[in-house]
Amino acid sequence: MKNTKKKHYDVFVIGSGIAGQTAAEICREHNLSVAIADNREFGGTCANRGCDSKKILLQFSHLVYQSRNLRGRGVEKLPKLNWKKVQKFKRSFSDPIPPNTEQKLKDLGISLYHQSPNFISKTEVEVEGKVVSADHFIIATGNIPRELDIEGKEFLKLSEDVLNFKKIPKSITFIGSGYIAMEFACMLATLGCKVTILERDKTSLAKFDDYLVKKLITKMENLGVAFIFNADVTGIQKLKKNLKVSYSVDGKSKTHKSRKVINATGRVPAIETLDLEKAGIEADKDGIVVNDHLQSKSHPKVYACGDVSNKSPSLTPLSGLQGYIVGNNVVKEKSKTLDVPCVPSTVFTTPNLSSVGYGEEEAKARYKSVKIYQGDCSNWFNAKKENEDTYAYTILVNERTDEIVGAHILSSKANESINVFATAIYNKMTVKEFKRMMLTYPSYSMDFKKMMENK
Ligand SMILES: Cc1cc2nc3c(=O)[nH]c(=O)nc-3n(C[C@H](O)[C@H](O)[C@H](O)COP(=O)(O)OP(=O)(O)OC[C@H]3O[C@@H](n4cnc5c(N)ncnc54)[C@H](O)[C@@H]3O)c2cc1C
Ligand SMILES: NC(=O)c1ccc[n+]([C@@H]2O[C@H](COP(=O)([O-])OP(=O)(O)OC[C@H]3O[C@@H](n4cnc5c(N)ncnc54)[C@H](O)[C@@H]3O)[C@@H](O)[C@H]2O)c1
Repeated sequence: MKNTKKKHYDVFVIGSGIAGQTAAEICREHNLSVAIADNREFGGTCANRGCDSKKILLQFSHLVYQSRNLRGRGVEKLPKLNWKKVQKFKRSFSDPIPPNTEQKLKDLGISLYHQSPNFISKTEVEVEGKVVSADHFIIATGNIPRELDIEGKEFLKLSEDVLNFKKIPKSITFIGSGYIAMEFACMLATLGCKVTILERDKTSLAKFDDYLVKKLITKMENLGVAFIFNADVTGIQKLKKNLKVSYSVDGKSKTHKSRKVINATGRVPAIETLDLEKAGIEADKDGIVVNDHLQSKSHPKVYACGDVSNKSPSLTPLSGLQGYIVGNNVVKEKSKTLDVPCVPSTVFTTPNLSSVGYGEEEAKARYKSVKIYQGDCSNWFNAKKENEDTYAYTILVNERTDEIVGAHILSSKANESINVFATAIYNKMTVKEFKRMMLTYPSYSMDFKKMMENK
């Protein structure tokens, strides 16, 4: 490459998702000269090909699911989906994201690059045929799907492909059963697709509450999802109409046929093309190694935020917060520290599995005595009125102080109601204080008081 044109910025941001945009905007607000590069459409994963698009599609399968539950109880006909129109509706949200993001950044006076830069020294990258230097670099490149190194890997599709399906396939296999597989499995099974999940581990969603995950798996099996655990996937072969997945369980070789096979085995930091070693930026399997100021531990002029930093979990709200911290720390070094007491999270399955605070093992390791409120409430009013057969909870309390330290809910409204527990845990509320709060009736949040009753 001929390095004829040279450019210098105060700050060069790599990645235009929520983390990169947030950091770039803060730097620009403080009159720093800022450039941002992205090697794909501007706007990042969540808005273009993640959370938002997924949630739009899920509401349609949820509508079908709810109508089915209430069929014969007032619902006569099930809704008939026009998937082409559903996709068009989804695109009406996602299509404007890249141009609108670019326009917003340009209006702020931020320079845009449409390529992956690569470091050539501690202070320079090469991008679009130019050498660009900067006082600070912000790496905000997010995660990308983990590559599965198996025979026939070229036949694998990704979450992004599921979001863009032109029609619901007759059958599908997910390799992996984390967030992505479990959410899409519920959607597709509800819409008539035969879903099989091949999971390497002995269970799904390993980081979530075991009692609730078991109930969720049973529920999904009732929706028609087949789970195969301890599966070692070895290859994929293309047949006339189907794909044949080869795998083994306990040393026994097996095969399974379906129209599509999705690689949902996790996401890894998007750092491969950046040539980090040329700038002396240290990274591990979780991403760029940063301190609590989200500053690279090996290169203090480099910051990392969002999924690509090694501060998990990889979720949109945390990525936004990290972008905010990095933007402020570039403007004024060490002015902000990442201090996240609890990050709520929902797996948007049927029903939702939501979690905030400590899990049982973590709580037991941290506190001398942990009180566990756990139970099935599928016979309570909220579930019964929806003819929903799955509703359960695990709530963890530090027995010495009566403080709520973890809440895990499996219910159709858990994605919203978990925020009540997030507020309670953030504010270190005790069970007694929680019960003193007035909450709306009837509501899923109101049920939380009853869940924490001594039996
Ligand atoms: C299908 C799916 C569903 C999800 N659902 C949810 C959800 O419901 N709730 C939730 O909280 N989280 C969800 N997530 C996770 C969420 O999308 C991420 O945590 C969030 O987008 C991370 O933001 P970020 O800014 O760190 O990275 P990203 O949004 O991934 O942005 C990184 C940007 O960097 C660019 N980039 C990558 N490599 C390079 C390079 N070499 N050079 C230049 N640019 C580069 C990318 O193109 C991208 O635009 C979901 C993810 C997926 C895949
Ligand atoms: N609702 C949400 O907030 C949401 C939704 C989607 C994604 N996300 C984010 O994106 C990340 C990635 O999601 P994901 O579902 O791809 O990953 P994940 O890490 O949640 O799950 C991956 C699963 O694949 C399994 N696996 C790994 N290798 C395997 C193999 N070779 N064969 C079979 N199984 C294998 C793992 O044991 C695990 O169960 C999540 O961790 C989360 O941070 C969040």
